[in-house]
Amino acid sequence: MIQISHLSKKYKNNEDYSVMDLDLKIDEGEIFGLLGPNGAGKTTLISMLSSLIKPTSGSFTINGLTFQKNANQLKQIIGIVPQEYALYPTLTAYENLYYLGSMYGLKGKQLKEKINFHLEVLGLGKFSNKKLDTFSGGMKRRVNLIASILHDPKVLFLDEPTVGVDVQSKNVIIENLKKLNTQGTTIIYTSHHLNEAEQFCTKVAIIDHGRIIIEGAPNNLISQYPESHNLEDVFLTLTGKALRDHA
Ligand SMILES: Nc1ncnc2c1ncn2[C@@H]1O[C@H](COP(=O)(O)OP(=O)(O)OP(=O)(O)O)[C@@H](O)[C@H]1O
Repeated sequence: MIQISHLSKKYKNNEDYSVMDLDLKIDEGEIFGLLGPNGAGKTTLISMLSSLIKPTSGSFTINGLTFQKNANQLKQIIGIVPQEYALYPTLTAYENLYYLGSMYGLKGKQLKEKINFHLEVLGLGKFSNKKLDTFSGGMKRRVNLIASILHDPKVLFLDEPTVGVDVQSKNVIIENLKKLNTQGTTIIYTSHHLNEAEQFCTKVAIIDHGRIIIEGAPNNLISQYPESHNLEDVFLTLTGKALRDHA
């Protein structure tokens, strides 16, 4: 489904490559986790795949399509949940979703029903007519998620969808992503929650310094390192315990 070949990104104001000559294949139906320390290149990679930024070199296809040749087709089959909220604080949840859904050509009764369905499923039904600036972080994350799935994408890219939310919101988000996956959506997400990734992902790739250092099913990775009991142990073994602070 996704085939990445020699993909690199170097930002103009940065001396180093943020993603470096990266090759990766993600099959249809996977829940694929991109994991790595701060600054590893996860957001840069997922931002290139969802066409928010342009690669410096290399290429990738999604369902055999490229953004250079098939941008409109690709936009219809992918959904993007960025780290930042793409929502209007002074509009209600419903108004936000109606506006964002209409950008995908959805309208009328079909759009209204989809919005109400997803708001209900994600526990926001009774807040439909409340303005976004009254919402908690967890509620905004759920609206952000709905905005990205109204057009039933085949592939969903999520950049840290559960960061900064309480356990209840996290649980609702993960359960809904699992449901979308069983209905046929391939999911690619970045996370720092290794426990969550171990439970949730069918495959993960651990990235550091812009390169993939290991990939595979969480249980396979854990069994490759006899001293590791979980994905966090594998992660620390491979990426080390040094802090990754930059100023
Ligand atoms: N717009 C930018 N301009 C210059 N350098 C950038 C830019 N965005 C990211 N970088 C650099 O690219 C590298 C990778 O950053 P990226 O945000 O992709 O990492 P990440 O793995 O998502 O980190 P985090 O877990 O902290 O979100 C870092 O060194 C970062 O400083």
